[in-house]
Amino acid sequence: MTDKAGASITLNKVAFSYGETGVDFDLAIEPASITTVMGPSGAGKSTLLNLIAGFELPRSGRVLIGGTDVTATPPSERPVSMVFQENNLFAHLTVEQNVGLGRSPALRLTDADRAAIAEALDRTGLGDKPKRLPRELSGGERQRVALARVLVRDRPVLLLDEPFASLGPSLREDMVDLVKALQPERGMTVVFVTHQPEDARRIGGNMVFLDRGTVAAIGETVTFFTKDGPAAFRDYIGFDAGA
Ligand SMILES: Nc1ncnc2c1ncn2[C@@H]1O[C@H](COP(=O)(O)OP(=O)(O)OP(=O)(O)O)[C@@H](O)[C@H]1O
Repeated sequence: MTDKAGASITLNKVAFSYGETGVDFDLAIEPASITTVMGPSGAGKSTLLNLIAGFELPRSGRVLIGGTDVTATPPSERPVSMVFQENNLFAHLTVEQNVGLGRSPALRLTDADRAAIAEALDRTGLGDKPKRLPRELSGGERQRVALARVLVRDRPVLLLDEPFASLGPSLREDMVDLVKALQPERGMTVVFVTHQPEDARRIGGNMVFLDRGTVAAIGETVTFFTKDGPAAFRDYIGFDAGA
């Protein structure tokens, strides 16, 4: 079972660079919360998630999850799942097999695994499509399969890197609502990268605004969308306080 208390995420003076492009993150994310990450293209949003997941390693500084130093821990051993814009489903496997990979990479599934898979499919609205192949699904349904797969992994931290960017507005709203509902049920700590201000408003929680590889502003999302919100963020989204 997931620990409903959730896991905090701390980046303690983390420095990282791709050649000349550097990022510097000093950031604390509360356990069992939702944090949206926004910022201009190239600001370092994906890099931030990759540092938390362990796909990139800091040049200096420390990454802590749930108070444990994971700076040197390989990605597979971190208490983290990640969903990308490309959902990485296997074309030749059915919906339930793709979800089952979250439990067992060789698909050697116990009765408990099968029960968890069925529950995750129900919860994501795919309960009537377990035998479909990815090509027989809509884009929104494919992203639901990716979400169901992270649910059966039952990791305390869920990183979402623009997972709904290719969906139309109403499907995106449905998916944002689903993540918002799942977060308290599972007690997950969700970090959600998006370019869409409407997604951020809808999901609520906290906001981290990145600019040129550093945290330019942090706070409650609802405040960001008022006249008291950070000026850099308001400029970025073209917010008119008088409107
Ligand atoms: N593999 C890489 N090799 C070299 N530079 C990279 C690599 N990945 C990212 N960068 C650079 O690092 C910086 C941060 O990139 P990152 O992908 O984190 O930005 P982002 O905010 O997610 O952007 P976008 O909104 O366009 O996805 C950018 O300047 C980018 O060009």
